[in-house]
Amino acid sequence: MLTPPPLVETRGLSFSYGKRPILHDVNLHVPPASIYGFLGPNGAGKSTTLRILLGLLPAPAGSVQLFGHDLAQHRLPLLGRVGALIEMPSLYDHLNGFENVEATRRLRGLPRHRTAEVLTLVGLSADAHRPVRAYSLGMRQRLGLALALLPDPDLLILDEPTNGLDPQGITEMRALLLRLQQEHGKTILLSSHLISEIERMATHVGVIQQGRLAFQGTVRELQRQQSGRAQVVIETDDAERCRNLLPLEFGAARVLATGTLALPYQSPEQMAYLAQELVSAGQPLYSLRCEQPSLEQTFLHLTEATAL
Ligand SMILES: Nc1ncnc2c1ncn2[C@@H]1O[C@H](COP(=O)(O)OP(=O)(O)OP(=O)(O)O)[C@@H](O)[C@H]1O
Repeated sequence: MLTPPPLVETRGLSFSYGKRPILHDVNLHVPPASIYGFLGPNGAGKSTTLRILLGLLPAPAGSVQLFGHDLAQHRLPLLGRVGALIEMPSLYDHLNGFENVEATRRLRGLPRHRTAEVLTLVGLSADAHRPVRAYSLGMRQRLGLALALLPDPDLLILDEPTNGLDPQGITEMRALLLRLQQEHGKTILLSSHLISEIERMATHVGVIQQGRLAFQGTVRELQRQQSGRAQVVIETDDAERCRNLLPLEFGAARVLATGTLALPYQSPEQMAYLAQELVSAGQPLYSLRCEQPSLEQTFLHLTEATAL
């Protein structure tokens, strides 16, 4: 089966602010109809990359393609198919939600029916006639998204859309983005510095660290990448003592707490052997389990490893 061409593709993307290099040879591939989580710690270069994709920064080295066409050559028609939420949306606080959307709709010369449509899409119809100054941060973000959705874009580029939202706001935003992808066929590229905020909706992930892409692939591939880092966790009374009883070929065992010991997982036979050794040495064994690293740990490992 042919793989569909990426909706966003950068090749050898490098960028400097003045003399300070920020991005180094970034090759992004955002597949159509994906939710692509662009992850990285603060200062890694996420916003800079997203700004370049929106043509908001001076031309970088390398190429940027949107929808299979070069951004530098076809800027206006390509950006016409993109909706963006890059900073806090600029809203008129004294107007209500409907009036805010209506103002942008008129300015952009879009059909009248779009205003009600986008308000419904982001779940703000019932609050459309309340002044925006009374909106929660989550509602403001959704109103910002409504503005971005006005021209019915194929691609949404969102910089930290869940940043600062409370758990309810995050849940609502996540549900909305999933709906936009699954029911309306939008491709969504969104950045975050927390994998926990995007892991339940992203289909693909790019991890950037110090301006370099440290990983890119599906969420499953990210999970698989770290399966070699599983560890055996032993709950006992005296972890220090147990550590001294274990043969060294099992790798360096680490004392995590007075009664908790961890060492690299090797095989089921290793687990059986460990149990036997400790019990026959008279140590109580309250639990013995194999733990896969969480996505959070995987993400931290990736960003730490490339920071060296
Ligand atoms: N206008 C600018 N002039 C000079 N340096 C900048 C400018 N904007 C950002 N930088 C620097 O570029 C680097 C990357 O910043 P960027 O905002 O892209 O990171 P980020 O991953 O989005 O992080 P954050 O989540 O903190 O915004 C940082 O070191 C930042 O200080």
